[in-house]
Amino acid sequence: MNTAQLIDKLKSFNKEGGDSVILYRLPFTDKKVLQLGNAMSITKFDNKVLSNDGFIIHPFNSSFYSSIRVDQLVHYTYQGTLSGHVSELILPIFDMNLKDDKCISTSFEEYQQQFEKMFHALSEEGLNKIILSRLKATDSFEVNNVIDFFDELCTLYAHAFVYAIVTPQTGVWIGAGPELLLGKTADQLQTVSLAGTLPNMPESEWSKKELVEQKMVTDYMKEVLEASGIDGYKTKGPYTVEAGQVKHLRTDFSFTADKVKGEISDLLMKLHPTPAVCGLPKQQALEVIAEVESNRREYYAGFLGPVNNSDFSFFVNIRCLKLTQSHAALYLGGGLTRGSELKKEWEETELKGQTLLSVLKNVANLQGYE
Ligand SMILES: C=C(O[C@H]1C=CC=C(C(=O)O)[C@@H]1O)C(=O)O
Repeated sequence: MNTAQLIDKLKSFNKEGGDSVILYRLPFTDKKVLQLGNAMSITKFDNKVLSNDGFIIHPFNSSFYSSIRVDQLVHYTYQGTLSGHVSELILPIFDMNLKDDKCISTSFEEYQQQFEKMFHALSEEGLNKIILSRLKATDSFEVNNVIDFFDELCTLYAHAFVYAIVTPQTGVWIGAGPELLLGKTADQLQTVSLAGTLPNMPESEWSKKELVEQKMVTDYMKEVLEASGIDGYKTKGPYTVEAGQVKHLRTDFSFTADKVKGEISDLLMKLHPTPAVCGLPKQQALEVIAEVESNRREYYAGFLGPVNNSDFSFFVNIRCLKLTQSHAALYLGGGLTRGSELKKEWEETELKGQTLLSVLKNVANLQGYE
């Protein structure tokens, strides 16, 4: 499809009241995708969802928010940036669907109280790991900056799944996430365990704390794979991956689709939410998070990604922000274990925030974001 044909399609999409725009770029490629379609709530997340072309946006906790599928009326791949004319046709859809939620930053004192409650559950109630997240809200920025923001994230973070999306149900979300939840190419499936964070500097070296945290997540992934009948999966790692201003420990798992006993959608639902965003044991961590955190997470720590020709790439939605009429709200989380210290955890989330904040300041020229 050339630009003139795309513009014709966009005009009829707008005329017919099309409601959703998806921009994304998979890790380690310079191919970007613009997808337009209409968003619908998914009532049952089964294998059918994984066989129709579209884009999935799944919340952290589906008891509170719906899983959304955007169908694929327009699918355009490109490199570089979109033409001014194309941008003019898609930006009003972002504008129209900006939510007016008020987003309030989590203060250090609030974070401390939440940390202490979670720490109590770790030391007294048999929890082994839990993710505490907080909100950091800046002033909002002009929707006109969304495409520049997306392009800049693509340039800076080759390792990440970079996206900017809008649907009437979710509002506007932008992110650059380093964590693959589940990917399928032909008959090959891949997942990863990602855990342990340090500043991305040569002098910061992995200690026992991060190695134990990584092993906990890796053991959980193995349990889930084995419970789905998958044997003979290949593993690689743990190895270090850079993710902007931080680095993580990562282990890869790969296996063929025929090894999965039952539906692949069931495997996906068992993996989500991984201990990288929820905790261990999973159900207990989910309950403590719902009780302790003051933000509802929404689509943060959920997963999202494209489905094409029965292949898919779903990434955990971290290092992301929700853009509202009044704020850009960054969601910042970190894993707590019994060895965690309050100040270090807070600082870790500050560093994770730099992925988006540095771009926010450059592209949207935002100052003073406390
Ligand atoms: C939950 C987040 O990061 C997760 C992914 C990698 C390492 C993490 C950690 O070391 O705490 C987190 O589990 C986030 O960035 O909001």
